[in-house]
Amino acid sequence: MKLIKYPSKEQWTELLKRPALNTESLFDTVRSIIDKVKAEGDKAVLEYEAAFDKVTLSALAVSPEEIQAAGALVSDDLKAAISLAKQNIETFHSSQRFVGKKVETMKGVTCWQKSVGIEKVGLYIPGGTAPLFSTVLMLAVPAKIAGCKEIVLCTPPDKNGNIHPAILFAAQLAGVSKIFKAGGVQAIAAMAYGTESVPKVYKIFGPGNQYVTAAKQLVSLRDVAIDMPAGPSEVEVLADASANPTFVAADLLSQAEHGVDSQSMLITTSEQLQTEVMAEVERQLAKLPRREIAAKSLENSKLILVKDLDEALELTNAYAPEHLIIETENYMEVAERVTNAGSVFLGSLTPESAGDYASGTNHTLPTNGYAKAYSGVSLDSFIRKITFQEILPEGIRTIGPAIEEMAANEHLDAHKNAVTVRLKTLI
Ligand SMILES: NC(=O)c1ccc[n+]([C@@H]2O[C@H](COP(=O)([O-])OP(=O)(O)OC[C@H]3O[C@@H](n4cnc5c(N)ncnc54)[C@H](O)[C@@H]3O)[C@@H](O)[C@H]2O)c1
Ligand SMILES: N[C@H](CO)Cc1c[nH]c[nH+]1
Ligand SMILES: [Zn+2]
Repeated sequence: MKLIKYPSKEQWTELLKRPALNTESLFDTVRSIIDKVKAEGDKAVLEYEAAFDKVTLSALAVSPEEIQAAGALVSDDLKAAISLAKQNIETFHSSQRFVGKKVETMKGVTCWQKSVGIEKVGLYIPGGTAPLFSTVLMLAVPAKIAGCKEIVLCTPPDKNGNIHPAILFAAQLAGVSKIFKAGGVQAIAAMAYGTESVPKVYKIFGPGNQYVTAAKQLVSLRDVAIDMPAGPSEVEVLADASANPTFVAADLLSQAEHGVDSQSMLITTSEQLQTEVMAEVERQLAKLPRREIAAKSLENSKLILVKDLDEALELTNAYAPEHLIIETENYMEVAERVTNAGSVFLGSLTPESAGDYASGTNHTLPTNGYAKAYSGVSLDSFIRKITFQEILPEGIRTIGPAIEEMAANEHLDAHKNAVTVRLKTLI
């Protein structure tokens, strides 16, 4: 981790850079995989599974027997934890239901919106280095509440061709329709274009590594919608002298262990905290089973000392972190001034892990500064709002002349005529 003290504004851009990706060769690689899956379907997906996940599969679809067997392999304690998390995610996402109301914009002119679930959705569940069964809940629960009819799930299998039982258990609990053994770019391409086994969907959701994120971005250029670019995870802790260095270090490490390309940042007004967190990270890191991954990720991480909370907030809003933990005395006031972040965690007893798993908020969030423009996944991500309007005689009489005038001035006479022929019948 790099210790940085009182950086000047000129240094900010460099300081806030995400771990560098070689995007040129990344997009070339990803494009060639997508093209092959599009052309050859299942055959290509199976070949890429052999190449990248080192597994020889006889079929991509998970069988009902495999799903059945998974239930027995998940402990009762884990089932109870998953059920508790599901309940909270359901409660929070159900509260986001859209209630459309009819609005009379003028007498006789009524407009309204109706929320309709996206019929076919594809969920990507990462599985490269950790079986993220929590992500199944984060995506399938809102999909179900939204009324999506077909919920397809892809996730990479292990070297024996199996999917982690907790992923299968969570998928069944949350109401996923079909599950496939496919990871990475080949999974995204399969859901975008459809193969003999994998149905084509209308929108693809879910986080993943740089290959998955690049594949989602490429297929979204023409062929299918995506939730957002949700790539390598990041956290920023914004803390003052009141923060607990043990908690802060634990939060930074909880993000660092995700992957070597994750990033953890501390922005603090306290030099003492900066020093203590550095030491505490070293202490806790040594005990982590995934310390090699976390240590590599910490090479991308920075502990930044700034002069006051105003500067801390300005730097935070410039960074636009996926996750922001605020551990300051007056954290509610500080939170009010956050304008760019994916998900915010307030106070010393609110670790990011709570939102990662069980408090109810969604953990599929924009990374790489996209929090400046994108929201995280919510119920809205799974619906469309269709607008409706109804015009009665009084309405067309009132707005008709304005429409005719505007259409004529845009030189679009057919538009004007569509009103004129109606007005004539009302004379
Ligand atoms: N932003 C979010 O909301 C969020 C949430 C959870 C996880 N994440 C991130 O998801 C990521 C999960 O990554 P992961 O790797 O563990 O799992 P993953 O499932 O995203 O990726 C594994 C797949 O990558 C493909 N792959 C690996 N090397 C390749 C290569 N050289 N060329 C082409 N394809 C290749 C393989 O097909 C493999 O199946 C982490 O970076 C984590 O930070 C983000
Ligand atoms: N922090 C990840 C990205 O928001 C989500 C996750 C899943 N499991 C643990 N953490
Ligand atoms: Zn996490």
